Amino acid sequence: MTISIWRYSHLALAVSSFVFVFLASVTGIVLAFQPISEQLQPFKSDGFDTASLAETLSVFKKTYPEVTALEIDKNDFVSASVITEDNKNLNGYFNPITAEYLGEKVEPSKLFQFATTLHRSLFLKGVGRFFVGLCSFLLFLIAVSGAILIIKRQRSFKKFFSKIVNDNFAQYWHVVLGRLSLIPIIVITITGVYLSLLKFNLLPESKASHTVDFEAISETPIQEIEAFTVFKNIPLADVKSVEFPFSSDVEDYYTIYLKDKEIVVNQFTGEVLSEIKYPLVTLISALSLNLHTGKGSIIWSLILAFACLNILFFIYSGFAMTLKRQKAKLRNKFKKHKCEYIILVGSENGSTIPFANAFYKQLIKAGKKVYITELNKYETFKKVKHIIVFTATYGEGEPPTNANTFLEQLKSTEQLYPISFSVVGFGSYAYPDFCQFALDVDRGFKAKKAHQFLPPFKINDRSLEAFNQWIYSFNKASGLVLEIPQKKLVSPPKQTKALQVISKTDVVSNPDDTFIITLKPSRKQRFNSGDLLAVYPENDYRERLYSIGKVNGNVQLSVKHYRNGFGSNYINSLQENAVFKARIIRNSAFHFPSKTTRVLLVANGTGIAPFIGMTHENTSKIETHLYYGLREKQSLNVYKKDLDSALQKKQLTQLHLAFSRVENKQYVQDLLLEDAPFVAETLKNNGVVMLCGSLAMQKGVLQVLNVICEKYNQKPLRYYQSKKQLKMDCY
Ligand SMILES: Cc1cc2nc3c(=O)[nH]c(=O)nc-3n(C[C@H](O)[C@H](O)[C@H](O)COP(=O)(O)O)c2cc1C
Repeated sequence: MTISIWRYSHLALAVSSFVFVFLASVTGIVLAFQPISEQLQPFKSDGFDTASLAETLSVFKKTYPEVTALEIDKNDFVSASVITEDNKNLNGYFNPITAEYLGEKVEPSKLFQFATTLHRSLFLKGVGRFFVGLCSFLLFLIAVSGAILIIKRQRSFKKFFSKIVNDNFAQYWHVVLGRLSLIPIIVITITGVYLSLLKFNLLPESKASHTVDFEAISETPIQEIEAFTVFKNIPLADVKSVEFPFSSDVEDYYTIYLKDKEIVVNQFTGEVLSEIKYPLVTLISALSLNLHTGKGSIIWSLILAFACLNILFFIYSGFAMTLKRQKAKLRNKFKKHKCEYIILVGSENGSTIPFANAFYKQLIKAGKKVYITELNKYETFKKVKHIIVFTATYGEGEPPTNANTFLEQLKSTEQLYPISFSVVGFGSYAYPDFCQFALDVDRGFKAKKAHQFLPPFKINDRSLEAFNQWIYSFNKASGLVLEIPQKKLVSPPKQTKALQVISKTDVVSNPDDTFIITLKPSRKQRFNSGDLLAVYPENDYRERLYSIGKVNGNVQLSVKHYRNGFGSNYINSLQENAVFKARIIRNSAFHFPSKTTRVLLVANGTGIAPFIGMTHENTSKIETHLYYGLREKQSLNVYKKDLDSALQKKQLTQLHLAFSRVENKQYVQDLLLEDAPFVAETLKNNGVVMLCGSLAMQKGVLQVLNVICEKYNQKPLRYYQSKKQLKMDCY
């Protein structure tokens, strides 16, 4: 069954029960505090847990001439109805050890009474109860379909609780909180349904009725109540209530209601006259009530409140996700069989669609006839000559749902004219199979002998910069001049915070046109080396990202200055003490590992910035080797002080340098190849390799690492990548 069937079921159930679930959750939150407020009242007496029924009944009998009823509630409060020496009627809570009167019973507040009726029946009596029961069942189905969606998303039951990547607030927390509150929600819904069935008498119920042999009943041997063996053996905590004999006739007896049975006891001899064990249904009913209401347990009540609160969040986040998916619709101006250009989109959560739509609009503007549709809707398009694919990747390098049959369709579908194709992959470095499905699509077209117009292009985390690079290549190859209006693709700067320039090195004195800038966040902010700094040079939607190092609590960037560089020119123009606004983005997939056997840091150029910070953070002195590629010896000058200090403090074990603009030039991948057995051993022993720098360097290094892994460890690099031993942040 495909993920979409489960998703539609999940959504349909949520939509159909939304109002009831909302009301039940709001009132559920209020009601969860009822047991808590009760438990906080001072009516539980010391010694309750160790007292026996014999002790309590004996002290009551000695203290009061008459006791007519005794009850113990879920909070272990003992209430009774007694007549005192001076003939007064006393009703309320008592101390079970001393029989001292503690106070009147407290009625639930008006708020709790109101919430209870609304929760149980929506003030609609039987009809309301029916709907609440039904909605409880629907919520159960929502929870089950949600759990199935999580299993499908995680690709296996075993990975149910594995880490998930946070790339969308609503989606991330929907899954994280869904996993946390799954069990309480299942418990709430099953018990809710059970209690409803009970109310409608749909469960077998047996009323206990005692048969006492009155012929054989005897007043002797008479015993004091504290000597009744049966009462001595019953802990008070097991008792629900006691009915006292009406008179001193021997035919009148004690009836004791326990948690699992009822017994009838001779008031003179203490003999057990009858015993009825409760059937399973009665025990389950009592358990259901406790589990559903949280009565008697502050911790369980808090868990129930948390689950109800989460249900409200699921309503919000679920609808937010649906709205986002709905917004990302594909709309066409031309009929599909009239178009020369076909854009095919593969998307699960809709974020790829604005990119495809923007491209579609530009092609239309350029006077082309274009049709845009989902990958699964691939067919023989009568006029097509150019196919452009924009697709995300899911699971372990798999297609999104709306592209899951595409590769098969591609094999069996022929176009009428020779076609050219280009594939743009949207994915994330956080996953080992980066943009794998896009590569599969590219391979699929190649297998059909179609003309590859542009090589497959991979975009990390919806990077606008990368998308523009691809547009640039497309323009160059096609002769078109498409310009993507960026506003719609990137939201304007949010959550920016002020940073002050502490120091900046001089760009002129560096042969690589590189400078280091150190910034102090104006307010205390939690960040780590490897996080990203988003800079907004024109204070608009255009952002530039820089990998940061944390050095002495400050943000340190290494920036290469380009003459027309939008971001680098702006940063270079900032003078000492200048204050500007930027946003720190957490990038936990690229943090220095806190526990590992050895770390190999591989960088070129400005990619060293986060690594300098990481060597500062490596106070536990994890064995760390830095492989660093630069142009020439002088290029190192700006970093020398920091690196020497790290080496001296043993926070950096060894520095391996490769210079690319000298005689016998070398690249970092050459250094890695020289140290191949060492690199292989590092990965074999669960060490970590981190990469930061240019995409060209990344490509070269990945090739070399793969060769090393295959040769020395007989494993592909992806094996270590899936174990999160390879971390990358390249641009
Ligand atoms: C559960 C899940 C699995 C993913 N698996 C991969 C993957 O294997 N490779 C990859 O490059 N990206 C992966 N991604 C990232 C998405 O492809 C990326 O966020 C993409 O921009 C989403 O596009 P969409 O919103 O159009 O579906 C995954 C995302 C999620 C939520």
